[in-house]
Amino acid sequence: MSLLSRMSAPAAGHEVARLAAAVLAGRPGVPGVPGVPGFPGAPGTAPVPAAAYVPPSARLSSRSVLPTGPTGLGTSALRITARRAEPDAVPGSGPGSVPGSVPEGAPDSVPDLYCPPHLRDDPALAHEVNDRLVDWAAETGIYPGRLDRVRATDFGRLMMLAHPGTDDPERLLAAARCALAEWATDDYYCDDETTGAGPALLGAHLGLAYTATDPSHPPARHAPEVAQGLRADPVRVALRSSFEHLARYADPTQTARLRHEIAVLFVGYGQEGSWRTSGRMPAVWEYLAHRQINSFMPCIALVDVVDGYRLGPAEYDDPRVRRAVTMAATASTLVNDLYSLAKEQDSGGVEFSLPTVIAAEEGCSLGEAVERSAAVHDELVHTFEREAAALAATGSPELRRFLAGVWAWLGGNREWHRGSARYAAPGS
Ligand SMILES: CC(C)=CCC/C(C)=C(\C)COP(=O)(O)OP(=O)(O)O
Repeated sequence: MSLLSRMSAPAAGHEVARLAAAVLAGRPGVPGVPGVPGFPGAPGTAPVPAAAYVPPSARLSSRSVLPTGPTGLGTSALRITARRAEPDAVPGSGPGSVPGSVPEGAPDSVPDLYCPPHLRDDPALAHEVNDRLVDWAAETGIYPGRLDRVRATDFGRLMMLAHPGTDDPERLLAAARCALAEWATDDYYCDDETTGAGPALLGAHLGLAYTATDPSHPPARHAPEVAQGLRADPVRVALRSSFEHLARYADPTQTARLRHEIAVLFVGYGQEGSWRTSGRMPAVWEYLAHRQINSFMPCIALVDVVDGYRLGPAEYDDPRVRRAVTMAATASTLVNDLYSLAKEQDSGGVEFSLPTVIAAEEGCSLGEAVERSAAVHDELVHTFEREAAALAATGSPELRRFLAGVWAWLGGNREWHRGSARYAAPGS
């Protein structure tokens, strides 16, 4: 789809968030969670039931208000609209709410999800990052005339929530630029026909976009054309610029890792384009494979870069680590599917999401498919949690830190989706 507080810092009684924050802040000696926030089940630690660290306050309380009813152009008025969550479960809905915290009318048609809590909420930091990001978007030329929508979407807040390990706005901004450029690639080439999106040109666009991350090295006489081609398209400019800025913090192996994740993301964009062109609804297993590659993995890949350390390639690419982290990435993207469902139903076009694919394959209502999608999400998060705990127990300190960062990223991502204007219920 085209892009067009009450402070929710972890509640004082929120024991695990406190522990995790302590570990992320580098304070040793956290009982029972040696260097691994949120993995109380790690070998050598006392088993703690999951519910102990996904407390009721971290769970949405809106179960059972589901987007049901007819879908398609002109039918949105017939559907049950999203219900606001209980005030005590909705940070930002009370007096003193800040921009970017969960607004009145936020989409609460999403069932309870098994997800860690977000570990901090610093609206001033989010605002700072968001302002700088919008300035950068203006410089690159992406989203002309729509920067107000970019601002309202508040990727600065996403970065602040998802990367609680640093409060350096420039580091958060480095990741934010990458995310916005990746999102713009989707909007411009896949979703928004007004910016030239269309299946016929998708491959051509993505091929050139890739060269913005991995420069083309032509024979000398074509070099000026290549340089001109990079400047000719705002998405290419944004991707190129985001990599240039990131180089301040990422070493070549981390940059190569991101480039790989983006190439994979682009394969996912192409996959979705082919379903659209052919009018084919994918099978559930196929869609899940898709949501692993058309996912937030490029964002998650920057967890160590943002926090100022380096997970070596041998551990990053260890198949066991890859399995755990890609499961987390898929889960985080299913959060997107659930929160963007109302928006995508209103678009009138063909939109793929796990609920729509499950409803088609399993012949159930969309409401039931939402519940089943939430169960899929939860299984992935449980599996990540279990496997990450085992990996953390035997891996390097950097791996422990990285897995903890991924866990924190999941919590920040969910919180951002709850509050972003991009997914707010129509009219809110
Ligand atoms: C930041 C990043 C890696 C984005 C690329 C993938 C992407 C756009 C998503 C995972 C979001 O999915 P979707 O296209 O459904 O986005 P919206 O729901 O329109 O926000």
